[in-house]
Amino acid sequence: MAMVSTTSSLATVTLPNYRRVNRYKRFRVAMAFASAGKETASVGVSVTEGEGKLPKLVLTSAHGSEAEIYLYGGCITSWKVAKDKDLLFVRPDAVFNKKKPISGGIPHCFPQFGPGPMQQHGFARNMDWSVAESQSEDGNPIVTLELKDDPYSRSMWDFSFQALYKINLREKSLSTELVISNTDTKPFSFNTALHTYFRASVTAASVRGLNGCKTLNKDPDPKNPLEGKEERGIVTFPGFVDCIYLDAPAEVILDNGLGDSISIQNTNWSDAVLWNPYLQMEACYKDFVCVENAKIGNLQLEPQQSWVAKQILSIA
Ligand SMILES: O=P(O)(O)OC[C@H]1O[C@@H](O)[C@H](O)[C@@H](O)[C@@H]1O
Repeated sequence: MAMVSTTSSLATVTLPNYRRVNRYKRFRVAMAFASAGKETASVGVSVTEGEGKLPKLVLTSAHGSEAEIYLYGGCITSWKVAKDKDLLFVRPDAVFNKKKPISGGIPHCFPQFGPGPMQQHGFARNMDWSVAESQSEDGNPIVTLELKDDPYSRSMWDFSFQALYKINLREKSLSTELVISNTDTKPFSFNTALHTYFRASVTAASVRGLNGCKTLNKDPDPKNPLEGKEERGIVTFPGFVDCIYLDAPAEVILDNGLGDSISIQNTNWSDAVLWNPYLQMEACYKDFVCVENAKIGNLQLEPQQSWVAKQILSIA
């Protein structure tokens, strides 16, 4: 991807010796950096230094696909099925200094999609996730990231929780499974989204599969969305778009206008959101569209309960 280009081989750590299935439970990046080696993995998961010297995981499959993930925000910033062709997009105004969430790729919105009482899109996208597990199956790397409450999250949302985010890179797909668990002694509620930025040509991009969905249009007032129904079989991005689709189907298809048809499948992400900022982001709006899997209504979890949702991005 364009924005994340610096990789220091000195700071590269290879998670050692992948066998068919290799597990490294509770692997911490701090430890990885402490024992930094010089080898770069050809297949698997390696820890490198990304933009702003932030720890970045590089996933490389035996089939030539690649993905990059920043532990800051648990943010997947790059997904390539062919060399030099990134299907995700990072905004040119993205910063990698932890002062702001990374604007692009697949940021988490948790525990609030927003707008709401908390900061926009919650706090999961500006906290450090850790590597809980890393493995490889048939040449396909799989990594699980973990996020837990800390004093920063507690200052906004006073609950004990665990988020596990399993990312699986295959030849033509990138799938994620998010598990949110209530580790507190009292119930909590949340809403959430994967705010995926796809590289696109906005004038040619379109989304299929949303016809008939109930919509909540956040344009013009995000705090008072207008109810409606999607009547179009093919939804385009002719101007500013910020629209929630309730009870969205298990699959929508994005034509990115650059020659790629991307299937966006989900389990349990009940809703979808389309967003393009148009002239609010004049420098880059033509180069991406956001197609987001979301859970817009509040979900309540009792102590010890978990919620699981999967997203599979794939290309023919
Ligand atoms: O700019 P951010 O915080 O990364 O979020 C991206 C956008 O996400 C959209 O969902 C919001 O409606 C926008 O207001 C926001 O700008």
